[in-house]
Amino acid sequence: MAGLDQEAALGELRRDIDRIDASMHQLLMERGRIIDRLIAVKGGTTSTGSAFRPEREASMMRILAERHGGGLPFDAVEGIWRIIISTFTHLQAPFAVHADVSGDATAIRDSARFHFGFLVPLSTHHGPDAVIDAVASSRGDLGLVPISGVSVKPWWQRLEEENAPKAIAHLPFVDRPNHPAAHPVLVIATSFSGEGLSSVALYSVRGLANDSSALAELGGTVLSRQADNGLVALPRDIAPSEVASRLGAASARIIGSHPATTPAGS
Ligand SMILES: C=C(O[C@@H]1C=C(C(=O)O)C=C[C@H]1O)C(=O)O
Repeated sequence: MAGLDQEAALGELRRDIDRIDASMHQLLMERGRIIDRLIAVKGGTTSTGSAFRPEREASMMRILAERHGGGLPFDAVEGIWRIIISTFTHLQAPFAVHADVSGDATAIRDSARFHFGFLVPLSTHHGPDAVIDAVASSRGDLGLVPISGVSVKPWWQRLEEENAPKAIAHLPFVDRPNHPAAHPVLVIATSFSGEGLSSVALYSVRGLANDSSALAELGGTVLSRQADNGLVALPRDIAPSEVASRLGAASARIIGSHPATTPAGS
């Protein structure tokens, strides 16, 4: 394209971009004006903890993934929405994120920043115990503990106690190959009010058999294991009182739950 024509075409495209940017900014500010009303409606629940609602967020991320098309990478779209949603959650009730960096520190930092952005303060800790302590002594903070297939310590047993923090979400919310923050992470929180058990129930199992056929029959998976102690995911509709006997295990206690991480329809 010749010089002047190119200048004109570029000018037009840039005006388009400026117009779109202005509307996106207006819409974000309009979204921001909803916060005060959200705080008023949630009332008591935000005063006891964070405004983070994993089921709602997981469903928003699924809808986003299903609606998405075209050449814009979904990784970028998801990242933008994670910042929007985390910012709104933080504006409703300030909270911090505590991450266990004793394993792959870079990966867990990437996960924390991808899912919660830079507005939410991030503290790093050495090991799951320190993260659980930080969450337990906070008001609505979230803990991030990476899930590794084999664990040196059965750290999840700390969550068995009635008043201990519980696992409430799994990151990434919607799994897919090559996710930019693919490191599997459990989100731990205290005083989580409200939505009941999410679709994947998490159990601390003691005396877990090596043979995994009983677990497979129930549609469960071992997220992490240390000797015969397991952190086990099972569908929510299995009666918790039956889990230990159906697995032939010594005990099975609920230590939280998380929304399904598969896209709808899959
Ligand atoms: C707005 C809410 O609070 C938080 C912020 C959300 C958002 O900004 O979209 C979504 C879920 C919550 O974690 C809500 O509960 O709907």
